[in-house]
Amino acid sequence: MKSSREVALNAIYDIENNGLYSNLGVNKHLRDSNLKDMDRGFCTELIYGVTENKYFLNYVINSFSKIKAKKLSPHVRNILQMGIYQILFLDSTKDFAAVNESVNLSKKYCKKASGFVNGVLRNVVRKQTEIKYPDKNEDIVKYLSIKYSYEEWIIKNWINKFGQDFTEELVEENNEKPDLYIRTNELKISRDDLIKKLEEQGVECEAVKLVKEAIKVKGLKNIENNELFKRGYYQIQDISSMIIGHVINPSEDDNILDVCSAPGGKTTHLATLMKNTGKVVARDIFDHKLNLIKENTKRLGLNNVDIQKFDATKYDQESLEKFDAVLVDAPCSGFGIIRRKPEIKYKKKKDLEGIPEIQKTILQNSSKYVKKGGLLIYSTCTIEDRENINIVNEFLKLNDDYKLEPIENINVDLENQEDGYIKLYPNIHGMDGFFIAKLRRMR
Ligand SMILES: C[S@@+](CC[C@H](N)C(=O)[O-])C[C@H]1O[C@@H](n2cnc3c(N)ncnc32)[C@H](O)[C@@H]1O
Repeated sequence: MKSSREVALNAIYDIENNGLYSNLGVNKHLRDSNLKDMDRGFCTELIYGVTENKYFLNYVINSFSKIKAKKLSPHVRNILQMGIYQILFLDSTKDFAAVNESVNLSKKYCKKASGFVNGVLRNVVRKQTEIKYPDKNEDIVKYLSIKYSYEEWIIKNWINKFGQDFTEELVEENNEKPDLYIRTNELKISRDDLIKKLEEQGVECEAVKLVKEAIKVKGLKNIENNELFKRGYYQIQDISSMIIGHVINPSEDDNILDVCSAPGGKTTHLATLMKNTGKVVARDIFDHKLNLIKENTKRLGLNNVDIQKFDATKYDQESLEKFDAVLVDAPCSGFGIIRRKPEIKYKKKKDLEGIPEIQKTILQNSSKYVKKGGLLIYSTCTIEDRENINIVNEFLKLNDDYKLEPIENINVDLENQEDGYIKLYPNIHGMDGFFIAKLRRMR
């Protein structure tokens, strides 16, 4: 059986070298392991901790090794990153255990380098108090990009847009562990009763004021095997995403289209708010993701969801003016959910350049499917204007039959919601960074 450190190493390797998202890496590698709850916790901490602090850990490797982190073979680099993370960040791990276990892993995965791993890590243990960040006053971009592990272009961009203080708060918050929220499935159980049942399992619960079905939970482990989850009493979802369901505020018997819907978080919320009446057509382009919508819908006991494979960048004549509301929860850069997917910090600028064009095309096509008088909602989990308000403003220039409508039934971004959109930031609102715009088709 693999140890928690070995499972973590395999996951980190997969995330770094095969482009797997960290949350999927954690799920996949934990599912295939036989680790106990406590070891699963340690393993998860290692995977997220190393992914979140990758550039800083490489900076430390570069300070102690003649061979730069970039030039090391992936296994050697990942074992060193894990070892350094334990030495510098984890009070619960003794330094000698971090070194010995790393050497043992290198004997299995990169035998020739085990002496090198031993040497570097012993040096880090001995000289850990001497490690210094780049000088903050001399180069703030470099300082923040090393301390919080970011591509420099992202920090530069945020300082330009938000200023230095806001950027520092944002990157600090993005390295925090996010709170976990669940959405009560009110078709099966009330929020109060669910809280009682979860508390009987030892889970700490807090009813969230802002969203009537939301519960903040602590100590909910191994969720997929939790009996209450399997019975469909709740869905994991951040508050920002739940807000979208309430911005749309659907009526029973509505006909709604969700053009980018997998894994079905917002689709299932809308279908629940409609009390299993009407219809939510849930589309996406990836088969494996469509299967997730199917699983969630079945578990939650919803029979008003119609799942369809369709590419939203293509125009669908059959959907013309057919829907009371259309949700475009567009693919985006994801800069609002760095706390959950820390690998987003390492995205290259050029890899994101084409995204606004796709968003524009999807929004333009989707606008044609809204009935006269109906709603078009545009949302992303990013904090970049070029993917958010700029897309909406350009859309409005081309489509004078639409206008932004004040968002009234939820109070979360008082600065903007009167004007028809909501901007959420982790460091201000304590939830995922999100953008939501509410557009009404006038004619
Ligand atoms: C932000 S996620 C959607 C999250 C989802 N609304 C939820 O609440 O669970 C964006 C989704 O868009 C899908 N997607 C990307 N390009 C697409 C396209 N051209 N057509 C349809 N879906 C697309 C992705 O597969 C992804 O599932």
